[in-house]
Amino acid sequence: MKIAIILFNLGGPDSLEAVQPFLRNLFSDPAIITLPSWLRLPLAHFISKRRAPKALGIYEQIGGGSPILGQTEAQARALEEALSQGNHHEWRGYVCMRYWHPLTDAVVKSVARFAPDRIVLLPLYPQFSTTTTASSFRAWHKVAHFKTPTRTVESYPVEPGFIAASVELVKQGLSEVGAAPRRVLFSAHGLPEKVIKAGDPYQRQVEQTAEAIASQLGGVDWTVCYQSRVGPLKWIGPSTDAEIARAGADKVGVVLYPLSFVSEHSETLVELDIEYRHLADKAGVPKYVRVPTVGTHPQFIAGLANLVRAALAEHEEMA
Ligand SMILES: C=CC1=C(C)c2cc3[nH]c(cc4nc(cc5[nH]c(cc1n2)c(C)c5CCC(=O)O)C(CCC(=O)O)=C4C)c(C)c3C=C
Ligand SMILES: [Fe+2]
Ligand SMILES: [Fe+2]
Repeated sequence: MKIAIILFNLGGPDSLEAVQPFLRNLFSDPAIITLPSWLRLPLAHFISKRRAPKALGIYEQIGGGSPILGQTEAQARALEEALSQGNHHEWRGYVCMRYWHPLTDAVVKSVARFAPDRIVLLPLYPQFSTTTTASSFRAWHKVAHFKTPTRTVESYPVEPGFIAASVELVKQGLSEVGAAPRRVLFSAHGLPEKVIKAGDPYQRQVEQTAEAIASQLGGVDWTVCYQSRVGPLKWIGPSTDAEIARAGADKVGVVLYPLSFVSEHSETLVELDIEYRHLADKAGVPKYVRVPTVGTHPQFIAGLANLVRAALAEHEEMA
C-alpha cells in the first residue's frame, strides 16, 4: 500500500527577497487576521510592508533566510524510515508549508502524482491552534479533493515520545546549569488573548505539555511563558521576557525550553538565542541555557510514527 504523510508547518522565507511576500501570505490568512477579505488583503499588504524592515533584520542574523524547510525535510525523511521498519508499505512524507514554499497547491500536485492509497495529515504543531493546525488543514482541504481515504492527527501535547525527547533535552540543559538555583521556563509561541477567549485549546494544551515534562524532572522550579508577540492586540501571558527579568531579580539560572516548536528557525535562533540571551545578561540571570528543539530526536520521530499508525488503524488493520 502507498501512504502519503503530509507534514504541515509554517514555513519561512528562503531569502531576504522572500521576507515581505512571506509576511504578506501570513497576514492574509483569515486565521491570523479575522476580517473580511476586502479589508484583510489591503491590510496584509500594509502590515507586511511595515513589518518587513524588522523581519529583514531578524533573517539577516541567520544567513538571510529560515532553516525551517531543511529541518522539516529531515523530519520527513526520518519519519519515512521509522514507518518503513518491519512492513512493506511505501511511506512517503511531504512537507507542506502554510506561508512559504513548498505551498499547498504544489504539494497537492506532488501527492496526486504519487497516487497514494491513504493520506495522513500530520501537523508539526504538538498543540492545536486555529491559527496554525486548523489554518493548514483548511488550506489543504480547499485544494485537495482526493477520493483517497484521509486520516488526521489533530494534536499531541502529551504524546509519550515527544515528552520523552523533551525530558531528555531539558535534563541536559539542567545539567549544563548545574546545581545552583535554576528555573525551567517553558516558552511557547504566544497568541492574542481574544483567540483563546474564542475557544482555542492551544494555551491549555501548552500547559499540558509543560506539566507532562515537568512531572518527569523531579521537583524543579518551572513556569510557562509566551514569546513572539506581534502587533497591537493584548496577547496571553506571562511574557517570556518578563519571566527572564523575574529570574534575574530572583538570581536563578534559566533553562529555557521552547515547547511549542519542534524545529529551529527565527523564533529560536534569533529571538531566544540572541535577543533573550542579551535580555538575560542585562537582567542579571546567572546562567541562561536554551534547550534545543526535538528536531529528529529518535523518540520524537518514533512518537510521530505511532501517531500516524494510530490514525490509520482507527479505520482498519494496517499490519
Ligand atoms: C501576528 C500574528 C501571529 C500569530 C497569531 C502567530 C502564531 C503562531 N506562529 C507560530 C509559529 C511560528 N511563527 C513564526 C514566525 C512568525 N509569526 C508571526 C506572526 C504570528 N504568529 C510573524 C510575523 C512571523 C515572522 C517573523 C517575525 O516577523 O517575527 C515562525 C518562524 C518562521 C521561520 O523563521 O521559519 C514559526 C515557527 C505558532 C506555533 C503560532 C501559534 C500557536
Ligand atoms: Fe508566528
Ligand atoms: Fe517572533
